[in-house]
Amino acid sequence: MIIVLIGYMASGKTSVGKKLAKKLNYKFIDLDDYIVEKENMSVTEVFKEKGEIYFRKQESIYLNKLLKSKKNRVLSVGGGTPCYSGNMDVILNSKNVKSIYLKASLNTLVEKLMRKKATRPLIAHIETETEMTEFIGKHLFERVQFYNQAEIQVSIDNKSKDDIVEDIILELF
Ligand SMILES: Nc1ncnc2c1ncn2[C@@H]1O[C@H](COP(=O)(O)OP(=O)(O)O)[C@@H](O)[C@H]1O
Ligand SMILES: O=C(O)C1=C[C@@H](OP(=O)(O)O)[C@@H](O)[C@H](O)C1
Ligand SMILES: [Mg+2]
Repeated sequence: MIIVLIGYMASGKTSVGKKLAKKLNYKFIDLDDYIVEKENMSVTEVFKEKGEIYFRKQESIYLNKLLKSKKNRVLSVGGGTPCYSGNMDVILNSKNVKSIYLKASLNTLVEKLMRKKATRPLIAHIETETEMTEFIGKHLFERVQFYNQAEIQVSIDNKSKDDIVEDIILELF
């Protein structure tokens, strides 16, 4: 089975995904890390040197490749992955794939992303909390229609990574 974690930036897909994979003894793959390895440059450098459209094309190519695996895996995708190139339909229509939306409140995302924006080119330039709230509020409004298609939804607000892993396991099995 491939467990695909989706959700907005900083909702915990990468870090919770790692812990979930360890708990289940599944292989862990982070789509961003996979892209960095294949492109031999950071996400920020891909955006800067090749542009977001190139990033989205590669992101979709690599997602389709990784979803063909028959092995047990946890796959953490990027916050934008479900929102482009029909990727959410690919996730939902792939055999042996379970999609999980790590749902976070706007306040939780703003608080985390004000501290963790440097490696996220879409928001690295945002300076104030007010601007971050405005940006994420609008961005989330556009994207939630994709995230809500996930088969399973787990709230992450005020929970430790381990608590979220436990909640995911309760929903899965
Ligand atoms: N439940 C949590 N409690 C505390 N810190 C968290 C939690 N989930 C994620 N983090 C931290 O927040 C930051 C963003 O998490 P990350 O896994 O990179 O999110 P995503 O992959 O969804 O962008 C990381 O520094 C991570 O360690
Ligand atoms: O939301 C997005 O469009 C993005 C989210 C990032 O992944 P994380 O959600 O792991 O930060 C990364 O794919 C890129 O910066 C674009
Ligand atoms: Mg991530």
